[in-house]
Amino acid sequence: MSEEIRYQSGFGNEFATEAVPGALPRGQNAPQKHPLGLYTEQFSGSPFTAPRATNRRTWTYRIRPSVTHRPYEEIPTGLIRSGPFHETPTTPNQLRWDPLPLPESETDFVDGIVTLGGSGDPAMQTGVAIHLYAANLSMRDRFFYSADGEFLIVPQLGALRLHTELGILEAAPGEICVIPRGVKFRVVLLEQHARGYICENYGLPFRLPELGAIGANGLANPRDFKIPVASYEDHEGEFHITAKFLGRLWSASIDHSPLDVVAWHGNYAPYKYDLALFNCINTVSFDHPDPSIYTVLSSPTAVPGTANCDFAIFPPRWLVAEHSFRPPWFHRNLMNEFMGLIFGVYDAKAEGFLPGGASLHNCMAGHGPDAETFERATNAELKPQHLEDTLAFMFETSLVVRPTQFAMNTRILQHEYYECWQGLKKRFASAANAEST
Ligand SMILES: O=C(O)Cc1cc(O)ccc1O
Ligand SMILES: [Fe+2]
Repeated sequence: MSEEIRYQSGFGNEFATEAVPGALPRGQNAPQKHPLGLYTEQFSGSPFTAPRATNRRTWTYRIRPSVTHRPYEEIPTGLIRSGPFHETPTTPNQLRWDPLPLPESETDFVDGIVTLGGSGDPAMQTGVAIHLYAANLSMRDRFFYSADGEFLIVPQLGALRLHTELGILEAAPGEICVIPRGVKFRVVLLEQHARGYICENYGLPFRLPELGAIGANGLANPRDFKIPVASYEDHEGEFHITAKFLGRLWSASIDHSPLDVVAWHGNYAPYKYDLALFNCINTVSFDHPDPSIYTVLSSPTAVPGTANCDFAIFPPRWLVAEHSFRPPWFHRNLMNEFMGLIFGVYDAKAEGFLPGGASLHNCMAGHGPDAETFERATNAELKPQHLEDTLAFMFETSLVVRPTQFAMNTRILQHEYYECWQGLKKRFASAANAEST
């Protein structure tokens, strides 16, 4: 990690930043003539009329306006898929995948994206796509943006440096970053390989969850979110922008870097967050609370309490519950649960759920601890235990995640996943049975 990256702080704040003194107009957004010859462009991430609390827009002051590119032409999408997801019937079975193999040929972040599944439709601005990425090449002359959704990037292997229109951020495994819908960026690998997960959120932008009875503090605290400072590229040459729009990829040539924003102010900007700063709240008496207690970010729908997508994490923590079964309980859920593992071992699965791997338990699919975990946890001595070296996460969505053809046909699909529960034998001994035996 390089030392020189500077950040502003505070989730959803109104930021003001200039890479050159005097580039940010004072007292107004759009002066008749910019003193340094920059173009003024508003960048809206919400309707103009959205309520103040959810209104998102940023004023940019840039070398050229975004419209100065050649026309877009369609290019192949590779293994990227988007809603509506109708490639293959959606199974009610529990699914699990091994980690994505690292690429052998030159593959940048965009070419390295494969879609495991998703829901909804970007044209309806609802649902999500769940992608994996595996890359070994930095993007130099190529820029990317998605008009379909914001990108929540969860690195699992290899730190990334994201050069965006609004500045530079770095994200290593254990951190996340969010690139809002429409923000152009290129990804530089800080290590030889990079691998991770992406939740492309077609719905309302991620925000911090309500805290209810928890109070004013806790879970992910707003000041721990880091937002880049303005940083621009004044580069001319042959560049390409890849746009993701309604599930297709389009490429336009451009004779300059589109990362040419010299100053900006507003509240629509990329951010990063170190998951180690999550203030984990849990039981100090008994029983395993619902996993919503681990929510970092939430993309709501119009229905209260029903998320388009919640991003939850299962970090290192103390387990102290008394007279309780401590791992996640057996469960069937209206919501749909996609999980990934950043490092270590997840406390519901003794084996088979690997760092870089993934699982999907869709609407009403039974899931829970595997037989080995159940056996161990039922007989464990209930002294305080520190769960160490573990970081799993969940994208929990209200719409069924339909796997892609790739997800169902790939060699990394674990066809034997169901076996991990087959050792859960009958233990019931009724009074009558007990007497007759
Ligand atoms: O492991 C899972 O599938 C996710 C999960 C976590 C938890 O703490 C409780 C229930 C649950 O389904
Ligand atoms: Fe669950």
